[in-house]
Amino acid sequence: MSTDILKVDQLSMRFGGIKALSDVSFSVRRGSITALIGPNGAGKTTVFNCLTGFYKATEGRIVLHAKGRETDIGQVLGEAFQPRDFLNPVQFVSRLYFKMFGGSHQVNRAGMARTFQNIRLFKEMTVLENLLVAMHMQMNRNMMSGLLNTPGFQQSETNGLEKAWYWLDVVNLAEHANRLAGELPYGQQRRLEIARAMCTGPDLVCLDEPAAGLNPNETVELSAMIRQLRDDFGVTVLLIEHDMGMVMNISDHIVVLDHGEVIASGKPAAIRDDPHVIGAYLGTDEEDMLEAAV
Ligand SMILES: Nc1ncnc2c1ncn2[C@@H]1O[C@H](COP(=O)(O)OP(=O)(O)OP(=O)(O)O)[C@@H](O)[C@H]1O
Repeated sequence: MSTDILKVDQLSMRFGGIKALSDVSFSVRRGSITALIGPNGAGKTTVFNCLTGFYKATEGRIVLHAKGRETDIGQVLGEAFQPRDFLNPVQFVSRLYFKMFGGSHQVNRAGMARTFQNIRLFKEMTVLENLLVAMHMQMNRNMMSGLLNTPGFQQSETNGLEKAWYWLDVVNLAEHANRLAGELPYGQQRRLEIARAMCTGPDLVCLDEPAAGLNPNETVELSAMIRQLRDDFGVTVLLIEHDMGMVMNISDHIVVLDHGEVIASGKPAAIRDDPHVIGAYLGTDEEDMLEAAV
C-alpha cells in the first residue's frame, strides 16, 4: 500500500465563470495530521467537497488508497462514457454501475469520511440515533431478517450499538446519549460530528474547521482528540482550520491555498516563515492569527 493515503493531481473546479480551484496538487501521508489552510475564499472547502464527492471536479484526479485498495474518486462518482468503453465490456459495466449507483456514499465506503464547516447533525434525533444512522449501511438491512428478528439481525444491531457507545465514550458524550443533538452546546455538537464520521470506519477523516466557535479550553481538548485519532486509532486526519495556533501545534504537514492555487506545502516551521504564505495572509484578518502562531 502506498505511503500516501490520498493523492490529488491537478484538480480544477469552475462555477460558471469563477475558477475556484486551479491545478491543485498535493498528497496526504498515511498516519499524518495534514492541514489545509489559506485566507477566506482560497478554495479549501471546495477541495473538501471535491474529495468527498459533494462536487464533481471539473478536471484532475483524486486517488484514495484506503481499505486495502485504490479508489479513483472521479470514477465512483459516475463519469461520462468514453468511446473506448464500448470496446471494453468490463470498463463499460463498471462505468454504468457507478453512473447508476455512484455518489458520495461510495467515497465513504472507500474509506473517507468528513465533517462540515456548518454543523450538519440530525438535530431532531438523539445523540445515539445520529451515530446509528451513520452505520445504517454497515448493519443488516434485510427486511425479512428485520421482520423475523433473526439472530443475525439482533447481532448486527448489538454491534452497531456497541460501536456507537464506544465512540460516544471516546468523544466524551456518553452521558448525553439520549439528548436531542440540537440541544447540545456547540462544542459538543462538533465532537458528535466527529464521532458520527468515525462510526463509518474511515481510514481518512476530513474535518472542516473543527475548532470554529470553540473556546480555548475546548480547542485544547479537540487537539488532543485529533491526535488520539491518529495515534490510537491509526486514522489519517486532513483538516481545514483558521486557528493557526492549533494548526501549527498539531499538524505534521501543511498545504496552503490562495486564490484556488497551492502556494506552499511543508512542515509547520517552514510554512510559518514562508514569504508567500505571509504575503497571502497580509491584509486579511487572519494575518494576526498567523503572527500569533509565530
Ligand atoms: N457552490 C458554489 N457556487 C459558486 N461559487 C462557489 C461555490 N462554492 C464555492 N464557491 C466559490 O469558490 C471560491 C472558494 O470558496 P471556498 O468556500 O472553497 O473557500 P474557503 O477557502 O473554504 O473559504 P472560507 O475559509 O471562508 O470557508 C469562492 O470564491 C466561493 O465564492
